Amino acid sequence: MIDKWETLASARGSVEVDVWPYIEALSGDVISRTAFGSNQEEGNRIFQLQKEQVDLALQLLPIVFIPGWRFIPTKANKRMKEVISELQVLLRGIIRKREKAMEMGEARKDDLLGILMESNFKEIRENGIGLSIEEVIAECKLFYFGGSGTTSSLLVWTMILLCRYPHWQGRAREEVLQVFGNEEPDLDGLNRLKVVTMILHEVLRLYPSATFIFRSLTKDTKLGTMNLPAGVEFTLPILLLHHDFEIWGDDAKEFNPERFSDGVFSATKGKFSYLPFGGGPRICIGQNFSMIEAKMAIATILRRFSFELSPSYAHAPFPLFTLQPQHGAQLIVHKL
Ligand code: HEM
Repeated sequence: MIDKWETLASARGSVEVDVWPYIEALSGDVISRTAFGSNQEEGNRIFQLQKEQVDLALQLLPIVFIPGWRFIPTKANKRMKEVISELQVLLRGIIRKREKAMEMGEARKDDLLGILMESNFKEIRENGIGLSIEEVIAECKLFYFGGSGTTSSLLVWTMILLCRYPHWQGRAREEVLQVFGNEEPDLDGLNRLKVVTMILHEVLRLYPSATFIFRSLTKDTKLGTMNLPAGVEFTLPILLLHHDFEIWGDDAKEFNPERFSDGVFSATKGKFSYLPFGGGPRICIGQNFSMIEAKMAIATILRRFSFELSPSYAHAPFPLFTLQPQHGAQLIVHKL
């Protein structure tokens, strides 16, 4: 991504780019390498298929509630079936190959699937129970779905907000240059980025990648003044909670990373009111991973480019599965 932007900007030193497709491809690539890195080619195909599955699901969403519609052989329904079946075949193939390799005593492959299969193998050997192949496949898919659109959403809104607030872009770059100098960003340095962390927290407050989460009650529950019976399903509107004046004060709708200068606990005054990664036992398992990924990407971009909004950018946050810029993110990037 960085090399491509540099090439595009090389003639004049700057160029207008819709950064959104690049950012989407970047986080897809990160997830596919992490999950199936040692099967690079198949991993890339899985990435393409799952992306197509999301696009098809979005096309089908408005009509999906018509009973029986999914059984009608429309073009989209047929393609959806083909995609799902190719995915199953591909994943099952990779898993079988790895199972055989493990039985032959080969060393574990260093990716998510390798870790998952090794721990499952151990569990079955020691306790006689473990995940079935279908469950391993489902875990792989969930990991991909959970991890790709969310981090790209965080990254794109961070770039857009740093354009709108150049003062914060400057502070973030200053910090990155101070921590890394001419060296490539490393894990230790990323963990020392305080301003960048404050900025990411504030971006996730104003533009949470997941705008709501669902819960269903397993027992009768009193919620404030409401008595809710078991079985009720409800939506927790993260977006509304993050914009609430009573919780965040008069500047609730403003971009002010300073509010996170003493951490999340202090910013929320210990209340359960900041939920970009959900909460409780089902809290996002990828939160640390995505924060590291976002810091690495932003630090790398800040070292090479400054950026501003292009006049053709139209601000339109759009909640699909994740909060996306509906008309893209057209920025002017300048080589530093
Ligand atoms: C900015 C990035 C991300 C955001 C904002 C985000 C947000 C969320 C939210 C709100 C949930 C629901 C939690 C709940 O119901 O309480 C969730 C669940 C989940 N996330 Fe993330 N996520 C991000 C990145 C990732 C990444 C990178 C991965 C994988 C590497 C991932 C994997 C998952 C999984 C597997 C679940 C389901 C957990 C469960 O049900 O037990 N997420 N995420």
